[in-house]
Amino acid sequence: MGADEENLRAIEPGIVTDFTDRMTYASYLDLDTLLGAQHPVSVPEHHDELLFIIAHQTSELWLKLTLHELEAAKTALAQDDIAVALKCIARVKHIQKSLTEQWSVLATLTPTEYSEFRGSLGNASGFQSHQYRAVEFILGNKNAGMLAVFESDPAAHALLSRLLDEPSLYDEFWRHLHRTGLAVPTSALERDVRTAYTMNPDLVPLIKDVYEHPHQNWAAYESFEELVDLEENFQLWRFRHMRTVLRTIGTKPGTGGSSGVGFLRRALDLTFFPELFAVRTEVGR
Ligand code: HEM
Ligand SMILES: N[C@@H](CC(=O)c1ccccc1NC=O)C(=O)O
Repeated sequence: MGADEENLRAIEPGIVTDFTDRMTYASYLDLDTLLGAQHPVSVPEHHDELLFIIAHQTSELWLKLTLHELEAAKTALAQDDIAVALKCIARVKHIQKSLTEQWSVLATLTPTEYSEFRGSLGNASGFQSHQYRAVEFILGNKNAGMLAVFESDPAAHALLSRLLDEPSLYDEFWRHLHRTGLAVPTSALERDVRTAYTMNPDLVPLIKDVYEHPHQNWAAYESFEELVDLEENFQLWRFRHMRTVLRTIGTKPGTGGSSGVGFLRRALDLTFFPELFAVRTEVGR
């Protein structure tokens, strides 16, 4: 036994040190791949580019889990398993909070620092994040035109094309409520799921009834509030993105070709579940 090993054993005699034929932390997590995946492009390498890369890579990892959970929630709803769907949504809400909080790390990047390596990014932009677009699609903000950005990435294109064709989480939700006996109007059950979801006024009286008599359909009441939380959290992420962009590049156009902050500000007018907000005006009237 070497001196290092003896010292370690003195602290905790059971600590494993021989990893021949044993799974390790690094092998299980494929850390070589993960920690070898940061490739700054600035020349000479800019100190702050690592922050920029890691802020994006961690976001993409959390987006991967978000997609995994939202797809599972959708499947659960299709099987009328509301408990499982709500469990998945609860996890997504925590991921969203973590993603929103994470903006403060990137906000330490000053406009001066970013301008020193921004040019090296070319036309790369978060606009090209297929996982972000997939989350938008699952939540109902469909836009077939977005697929054009992914022509050169067959896997991303296939994922988005499948999600475009499938009902959104909200579509599945109405179908589930219909099967549980709620008088969901046909217009909500037979809409063209490939198009962006838009306000369906026929749904508001039904939702109003649930809000005014929550104990008659507690599952629907709770689910509506969970969806409102999901949208709220999404908007908070969008807002902090827009404000971080404003403090970093002001009103310069984006590398992806958009107007920049103006484009991101307009995204704040989007709503995934319009009727769940419209009902607030009607409740108590
Ligand atoms: C200093 C940091 C950042 C700046 C200056 C910035 C800037 C921008 C700008 C200007 C756009 C508009 C599209 C364009 O023309 O490029 C955009 C879009 C986008 N960015 Fe960022 N961004 C930053 C960080 C991030 C991070 C950390 C993420 C996380 C994944 C992200 C994800 C996105 C997404 C998903 C879009 C598309 C939004 C949509 O289509 O509604 N961005 N960003
Ligand atoms: N659109 C950003 C560039 C940017 O933020 C970015 C560049 C490469 C990879 C991800 C990015 N993040 C979000 O848009 C800009 O205009 O500065």
